[in-house]
Amino acid sequence: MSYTQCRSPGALVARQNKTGGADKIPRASNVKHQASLFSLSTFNPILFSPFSYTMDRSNKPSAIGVGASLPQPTLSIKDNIIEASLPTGQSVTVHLYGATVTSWKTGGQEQLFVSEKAHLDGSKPIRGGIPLVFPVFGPPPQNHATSTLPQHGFARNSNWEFLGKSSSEAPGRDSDQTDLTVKLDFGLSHSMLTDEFRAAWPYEFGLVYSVTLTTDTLETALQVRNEGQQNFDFQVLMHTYLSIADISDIRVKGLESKTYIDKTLQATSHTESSPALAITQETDRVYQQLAPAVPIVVASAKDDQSLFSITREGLTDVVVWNPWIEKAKGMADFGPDEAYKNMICVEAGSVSGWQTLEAGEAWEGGQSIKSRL
Ligand SMILES: O=P(O)(O)OC[C@H]1O[C@H](O)[C@H](O)[C@@H](O)[C@@H]1O
Repeated sequence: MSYTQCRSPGALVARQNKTGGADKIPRASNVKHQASLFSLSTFNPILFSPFSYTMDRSNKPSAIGVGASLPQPTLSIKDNIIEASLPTGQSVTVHLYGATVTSWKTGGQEQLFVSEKAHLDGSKPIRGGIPLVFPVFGPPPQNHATSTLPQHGFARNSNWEFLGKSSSEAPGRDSDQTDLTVKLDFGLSHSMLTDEFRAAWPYEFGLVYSVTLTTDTLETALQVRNEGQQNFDFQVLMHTYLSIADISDIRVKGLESKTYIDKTLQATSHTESSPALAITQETDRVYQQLAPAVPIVVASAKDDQSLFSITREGLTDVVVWNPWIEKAKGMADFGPDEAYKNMICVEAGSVSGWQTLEAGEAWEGGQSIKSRL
C-alpha cells in the first residue's frame, strides 16, 4: 500500500476524527462493505493521521517495500482539475467543481459522455460525466428543508477540496501480475458552501466522496456525516452519463418486473415489462427497490454483449434518462443537438423518500461501473 497526503487534512476531517469510529450507520447502509470497493478515506487511519506524512513515498528508503520497483499510478493537479492514471493506461479526471468526474478512459477510449457545450468554468453544473446530486433530487418539494435549494441540490455546483490519493496493489487477474488501483478523495462541508447555500440548507454536514480507478472499473462512493445537533434528511444520486455509440444499438437490462416512476407521464407508477429496455423516445424513469448487487447492464442490441455493468451499495434506486431530440435542443449546455444519441444516463441513487441522519450518524453508498474494455 502507498499513501500520498496532498494537503493538510482540513476542518472536515478534523471534526470527523473527533467522532470517528463510534458512529452507527443507519438503515440504508446496513450492508457489509467490501474493503476493496467502498472503503472510505475517513475510515482510513493512515491517510488522515499525522503519520501519513512519514509515509510519503519520496521519503521512503528505496530498499523497503516489495512493490517499490513497480510502476505507480501518476497524479496531476492543475487548474482545480485532478487527473490520475494507472501504469496500465486507464485514467480518470475529476473537476473540483462539483467533484465531477469528467473523464474515465479505458482501452484508450472515453467511457463517459460530456456535452461539447458543458460549462467547465464553475458557472453551471457540468453537463456530463458524473455530477453528484445531494441533498435533493430533482426540483425540491415545497415545505421541505430543501425547498429553497436549486434542482439536484448544491453538491454539483460547489467547490470541493481534494483530500488526497491512496493507491494499492491487488492480485491481478493473471496470478503473476499485480493490478494497481488509485483512490482519490474529495471533501465538502457546511463551511465550504456559498452564503446562499448555507442559508438555504443550514445543517452541519461532512461529505467525503471517493473515486477509485481500477483496471476495469470506476467506483464512486459517498459518505455523508451529520456533524451537527439537528437531524437532517437527504437524497443522493450519482448522475452518470455513459458514452455510447448509438442509442438505437443499446438495451438496458436488469429492470424487468421492477416498479418505476415515469417522470415523462406525470410521475405515474408503472411496472417494467421488458427484460431489455430499448430507448426510443424521451425517457426519465426512477426504478425503485433494486437489489444493489444485481447489476444494471447496458448491453449491445446487436450481440447482447455487456458494454457497462453497474452494481451498487446502499443505493436501491436507478434513474434511466435520455432527453431525446426536443429536450436536448432545449438545453443550452447540451450539444451538439444530435448528441442525445451518444449518451445514456444510468444513475444510481437513493431518491425515493429520504435518508434521515441523526446527530453524529454517518451513511454511505456507492456504485461500481465495469466497462467492457
Ligand atoms: O438538467 P439537470 O438539472 O442536470 O437534470 C437532468 C435530468 O436529471 C435526472 O436524470 C432527472 O431525472 C431528469 O428529470 C433531469 O432532466
